[in-house]
This record gives sequence, structure tokens and C-alpha cells, in this order.
Amino acid sequence: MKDHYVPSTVDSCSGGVVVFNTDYGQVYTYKQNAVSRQRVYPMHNSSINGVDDMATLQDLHDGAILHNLQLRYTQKSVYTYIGSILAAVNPYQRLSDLYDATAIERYSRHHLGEIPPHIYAIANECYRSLWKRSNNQCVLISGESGAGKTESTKMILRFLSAMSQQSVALSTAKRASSHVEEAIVESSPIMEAFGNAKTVHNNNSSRFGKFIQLHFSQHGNIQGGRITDCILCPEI
Ligand SMILES: Nc1ncnc2c1ncn2[C@@H]1O[C@H](COP(=O)(O)OP(=O)(O)OP(=O)(O)O)[C@@H](O)[C@H]1O
Repeated sequence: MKDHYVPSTVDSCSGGVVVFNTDYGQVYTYKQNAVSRQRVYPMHNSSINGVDDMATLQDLHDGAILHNLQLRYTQKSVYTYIGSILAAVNPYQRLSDLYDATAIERYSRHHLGEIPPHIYAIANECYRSLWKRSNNQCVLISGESGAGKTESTKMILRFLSAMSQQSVALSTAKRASSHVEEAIVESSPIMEAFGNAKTVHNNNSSRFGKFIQLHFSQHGNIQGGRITDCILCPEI
């Protein structure tokens, strides 16, 4: 309906009264003459079945976006594209196999959009674009407190670290192992120990923003990195 569109089915229409059953279990009853084309829209198939790229949704309103995310969430698909942007819904539980070594391997072999949306696909696109575009690449992660930004950052670092180690293994110009990848991945708990706190929104809330820079060699391995803290949140 107009204030907040919700997916519904017409249950009955008789005696001048229309009864809608929403997909979320509510029942709404309206006088038939109050149900106008401005208030009720037919749902497009893309909204009914759900899409993994919301740029292809044919219904363009908040309700369609929220419904698509909800539909995918119930199917344990927490990632959805909006073109080249990734929307992540925090599952608040470990989803088996979603982030393991097999997933890293799989996403490293596919371009963005070829297989289901994933944070690794964004990391892979970023890594490949370093050479494809011969330019620095940047991933911006934003969301409200507890949305999963810190976890997403760690996933990206994990993926890039794996790519780095792979490139070293493949490189003919072998380098002395400096364990720089491990150092970067393992820096997270140390940063969290100093800068995180329990809040009403998040048990492990970062009370500062992070600008993380990684430096890659021409061979594709991480040579070094830098973490700059910013946007300090003093209130807890
Ligand atoms: N992909 C995920 N899979 C499983 N659990 C997750 C995932 N992302 C986040 N979580 C859970 O949600 C909690 C909050 O996530 P996180 O700390 O990343 O949020 P945040 O956006 O960084 O919050 P803040 O802005 O308060 O620091 C995590 O401690 C973890 O338990």
C-alpha cells in the first residue's frame, strides 16, 4: 500500500470489501472504492521470484528493494548486487562454507556477476582491476553500527591475502617469505582490542573508522600496508 509497499495476495473481493494477505502474515481489509491504482500495484515477476542484481528489478520503490533483500535472506543469500555495488545483510550466524578456501578459489576464477553475489567477488574485481586499469583501487564499506562493516573488511583482507600468497607461489621471482599477509590479517584483533567497545547496537563495535592501504608488487603479492584511524567516536 502507499505508505509502505508490502507484497500481498488478494484473498477475497466481495461485498465492496477487498481482503489482502501479506507475505509477512498480516491481513488488511479495505473498502473496494478505497483501493486505487495509486495505492496498489501489481508485482512484477522479478519482485516475486527475487533477483541477485537489483538493477534488474522492474518495480522501483523501497518496498521492492526491501522485499528482495528479505526474500534472499530467508534463502540464506546475504549478498545482493545493485550493479557493481554489493548490499550485505548481516546474518548474525556463521553460514557454512560461505567464506572457506573453496569459496576463495571459486570467486578468484570468475568475473563480477558470473556467479552469485559475494564479498569475495568485490575483492576479486578490485584485485584484478589493479592490472586491468593500471590504477589504484578502492572499496568503500558503509552501513549503520552492527551492519557488518568490520567483518566485511576482514573478508576482503582474507581474500586479498590469499591472492597474494597464490601469486608468490606462481611467481618465478620467488621472494623471501615475510609473512606480511598474515600480519595484515592478524592485525584486526589487535586493532579491535584497542579501539572496540560493547554498545547497544554491537557487542564488538569499532569506535573509530579505518582507512586501510595495501601495497602490491607487480607480481601481485602484498608488499606492505598501512592502517590509518579516523572518525573517532568518543561516545559509548
Ligand atoms: N558476514 C557475517 N557473517 C556472520 N556474522 C557476521 C557477519 N557480519 C557481521 N556479523 C556479526 O555481526 C557482528 C557485528 O558486525 P561488525 O562488527 O562487522 O559491524 P560493524 O558494521 O563494523 O559495526 P560498528 O560500526 O559498530 O563497528 C559481528 O561481531 C558478527 O558477530
